[in-house]
Amino acid sequence: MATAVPAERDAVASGLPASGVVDVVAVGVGPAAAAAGTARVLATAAAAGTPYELVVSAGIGGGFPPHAPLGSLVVADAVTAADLGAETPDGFVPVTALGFGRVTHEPPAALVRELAAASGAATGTVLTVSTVTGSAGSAAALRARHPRALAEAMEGFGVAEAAAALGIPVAEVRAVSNAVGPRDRAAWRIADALAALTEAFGKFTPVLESWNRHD
Ligand SMILES: O=C(O)c1cccc(C(=O)CC[C@H]2O[C@@H](n3cnc4c(=O)[nH]cnc43)[C@H](O)[C@@H]2O)c1
Repeated sequence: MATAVPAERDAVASGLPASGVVDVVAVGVGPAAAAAGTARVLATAAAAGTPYELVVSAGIGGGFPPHAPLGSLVVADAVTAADLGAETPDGFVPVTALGFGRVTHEPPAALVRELAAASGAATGTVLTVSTVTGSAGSAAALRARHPRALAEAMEGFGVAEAAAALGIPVAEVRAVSNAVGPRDRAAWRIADALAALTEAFGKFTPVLESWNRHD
């Protein structure tokens, strides 16, 4: 499990069995820190001859109203970088349209189904941004470009890029702490979202422990 901050790490770990096979690491806030931190952990394990079979980017996130209400859970069936590209007179263009790299990673479909079935989570696109959306106009523009987007956060695509570099599948799980849109920190429900993460990972345990990438 890769979270951004220790509070998310502790919330996820609280839902998992103490003597389990799942490691939880806080890798940092934002796509670059998340990619670097995840790559360090994965490469160290691989060099030691104990490679990871799966990486899950987990934490709180913003939900797109009304699709992902506060306290709800989202499991990504697509992990998409939303602001990796160029601003043009015709609007935003992703790097893929410029002939570079990738902007989406797809978690294993069977794993997404099992995680959602175990927790009642909604499934859809989770966007990764470097700048937290702060207006209704920006939120609407994101949804127009990504109509299946249910949530946004800041680490998933970075974690996914690190996992892909090591040939390891990735998943992303977000508990909704706030609505994507105008900045309103008084409306945040971080404690509720952290509690939802703990509850979710208690339900995920049998799925994570039994999931075999070759299924
Ligand atoms: O200061 C603000 O208005 C503000 C608004 C939303 C998020 C932040 C953060 O600093 C969050 C960073 C942290 O939490 C995740 N997160 C939670 N909600 C969102 C969101 O709406 N958009 C993007 N990221 C979000 C994120 O993954 C980071 O780890 C500040």
